[in-house]
Amino acid sequence: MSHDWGYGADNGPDTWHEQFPIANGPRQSPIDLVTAEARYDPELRPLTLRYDPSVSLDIINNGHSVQVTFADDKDASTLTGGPITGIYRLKQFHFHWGSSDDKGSEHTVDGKLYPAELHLVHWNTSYPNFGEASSKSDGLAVVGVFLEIGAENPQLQKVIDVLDAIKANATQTSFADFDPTMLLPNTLDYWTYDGSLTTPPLLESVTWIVCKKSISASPAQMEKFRGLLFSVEGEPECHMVDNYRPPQPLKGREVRSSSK
Ligand SMILES: NS(=O)(=O)c1ccc(NC(=O)CN2C(=O)C=CC2=O)cc1
Ligand SMILES: [Zn+2]
Repeated sequence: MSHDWGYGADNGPDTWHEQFPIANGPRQSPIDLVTAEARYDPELRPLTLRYDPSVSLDIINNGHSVQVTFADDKDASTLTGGPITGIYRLKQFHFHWGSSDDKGSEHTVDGKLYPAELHLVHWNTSYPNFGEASSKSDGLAVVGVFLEIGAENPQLQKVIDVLDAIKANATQTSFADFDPTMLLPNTLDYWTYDGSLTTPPLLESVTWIVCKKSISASPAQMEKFRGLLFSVEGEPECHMVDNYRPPQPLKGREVRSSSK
């Protein structure tokens, strides 16, 4: 019975290649975003994120992160513009964070780690569904937003307020009428590059769009994320922290910037 991947000493990112050899592939994520080497591309369009709160469904502790899922049977919450062509539909968003404020993000900027990173996961509607899209080189687009320690974030608080109900792995609760637009920074300048899922199956199907501006989270709000558990109810408690993959080799890829 293969033990599930995770972020611990015996099942963490350095072991994932054993079951998922693509872990050492040519377009793995996350990466360190070296700002001086990003090429400003004037042909990059602004991001258009149109989210409909009525299609938010539930919030899940899936043992790796806390994830809000969306109904994606119609073009209700979509990503267009930016580096992508066509319409991508929002499937879910989730977070990665650290055991302390000095780490937690997956992407880094000139080597700087942020306390957390939000991922809004979209799939290309030129394919029939998320599962099909996730195996295509242009199948997914993930918008990444860094969280920085600062003022309490009232929109983030709406997520935090339900975390007590999903403390343990494999728990979920309904999460209706949430507008993820409220979790976006006020300007959407971004870096973009071709990458992968940052957790198994590590599929190389993601157009990454990482926002240059961050959103805030208070120290108390960060502590609430750290109260979540990797472990299931009845098991010894293992706090859900440091659920981030470190930066991977760039392997010749170009990072483009939407602004100078
Ligand atoms: N961290 S990331 O690169 O944004 C990243 C993003 C996504 C996934 N995986 C999935 O979405 C798996 N999944 C399905 O296949 C259907 C629903 C679902 O959650 C893994 C990692
Ligand atoms: Zn993620």
